[in-house]
Amino acid sequence: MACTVFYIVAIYFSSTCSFGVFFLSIFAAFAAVKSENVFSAGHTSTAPIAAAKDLRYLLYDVNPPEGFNLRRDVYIRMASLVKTLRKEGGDWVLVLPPWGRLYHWQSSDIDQTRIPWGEFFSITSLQANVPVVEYEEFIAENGGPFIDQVLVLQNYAEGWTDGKWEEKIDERPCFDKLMYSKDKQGYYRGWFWGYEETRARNVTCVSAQGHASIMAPVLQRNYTVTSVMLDRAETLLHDVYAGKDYWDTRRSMVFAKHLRLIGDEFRAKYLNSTDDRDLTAYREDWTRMKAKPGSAKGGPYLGVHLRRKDFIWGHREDVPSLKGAVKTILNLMKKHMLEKVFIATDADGEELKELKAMLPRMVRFEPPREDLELLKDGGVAIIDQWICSHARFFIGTSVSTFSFRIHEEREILGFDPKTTYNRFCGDAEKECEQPTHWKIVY
Ligand SMILES: C[C@@H]1O[C@H](OP(=O)(O)OP(=O)(O)OC[C@H]2O[C@@H](n3cnc4c(=O)[nH]c(N)nc43)[C@H](O)[C@@H]2O)[C@@H](O)[C@H](O)[C@@H]1O
Repeated sequence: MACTVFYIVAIYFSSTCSFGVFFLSIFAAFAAVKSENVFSAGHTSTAPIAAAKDLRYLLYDVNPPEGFNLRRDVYIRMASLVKTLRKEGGDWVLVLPPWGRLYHWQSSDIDQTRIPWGEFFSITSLQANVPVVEYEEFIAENGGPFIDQVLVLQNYAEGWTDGKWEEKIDERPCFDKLMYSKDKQGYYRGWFWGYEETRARNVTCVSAQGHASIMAPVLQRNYTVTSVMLDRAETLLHDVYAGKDYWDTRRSMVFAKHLRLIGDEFRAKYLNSTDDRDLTAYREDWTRMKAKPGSAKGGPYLGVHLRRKDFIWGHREDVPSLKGAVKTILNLMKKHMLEKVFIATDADGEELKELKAMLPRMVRFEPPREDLELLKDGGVAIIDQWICSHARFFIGTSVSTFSFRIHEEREILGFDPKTTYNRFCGDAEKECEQPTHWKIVY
């Protein structure tokens, strides 16, 4: 059948040929927006920065097994550190670590390394919060793929002293196996996001216990070179979790326009959801986006994030069985008089089959191969999040940062917290505490 060649599969409507026309138009929009985005990102972001004197670059990386949304959280901490460094008079720029080799991005045969941030986020929006450059811009500006100093962050081998937590930082011998090795020229080689030509001039281990800005004096006084990379940056805590600065950075993490467009078209076609009807208008300029709490109505569907894989392998108490999840979904649909349910999940093939059998009405965003190559697993995850963020009612998975980022997106859009901060309970969970409402601060 001719329509089988078309792109995204909505389970709910999978046999209708007219969808092909829709997907082709999406594809055209995707291509147009994307090329514009990449061009403007490269040109607007560098010019004023490259001209500055004594420019210093902060690079960072995160523990390899960590997922996409945890990494988004670490970005917020690093942006906060750069703001502190700049307040203290340093001309610092944050270098965006290319995406890739993430454990959860399991679509095989697709090259998912060296992905610039511009593929997933609006660089112009990030720039309006703190100066950032893509890694390849850094290489160009820096005159080559050399990082002057890598600081590998680690905890304190001895843990807390006298059971007391205090902020501290010291150069210490590395107590984990170092992921860097010296080459014949005396440079250090490491993963460096898949850029084999990148080398570090020096690598030092630092024990750090504290908030991100604990690094500021160290970077201003002890390591005065041009480029410093913090590896294992997740070791540092947020300066102020969910304060104004946190929210400014979080609001600036606007998804790339082509991904939002695909999500919007999908909502319109398969979920009867548009911004006008659902009161979810979005402003391109995040600094002017201040939706009144409770003003968003959301599309007429239930949004679900059902985290599986490594969340069930550990037999966690707070994660439901598929049967338990479906029971909750059906109850919520009835309660909120919603006929449609959109499901975002990382469930494997077997579980998906089971889920579809129990919930034949469910709608999913499942791009075929040729789209996946363009969007990549990260793009699909963002579109899943975007669609969940526009639902009339949302339920997520306990302690998943994937669900947390959806909470935040809904907070930005102006949803009533009662429709957002909900999670599945484990089948035998006794006290099923619901997620905390982190109120947006402007
Ligand atoms: C147990 C821990 O869980 C933490 O994950 P958690 O906070 O849920 O959230 P993330 O840090 O985003 O990692 C989970 C990854 O799994 C995929 N994934 C999960 N749910 C979905 C979904 O609904 N749709 C799509 N398209 N993809 C999904 C996606 O690649 C996502 O980045 C990890 O960061 C840690 O490394 C560790 O694995």
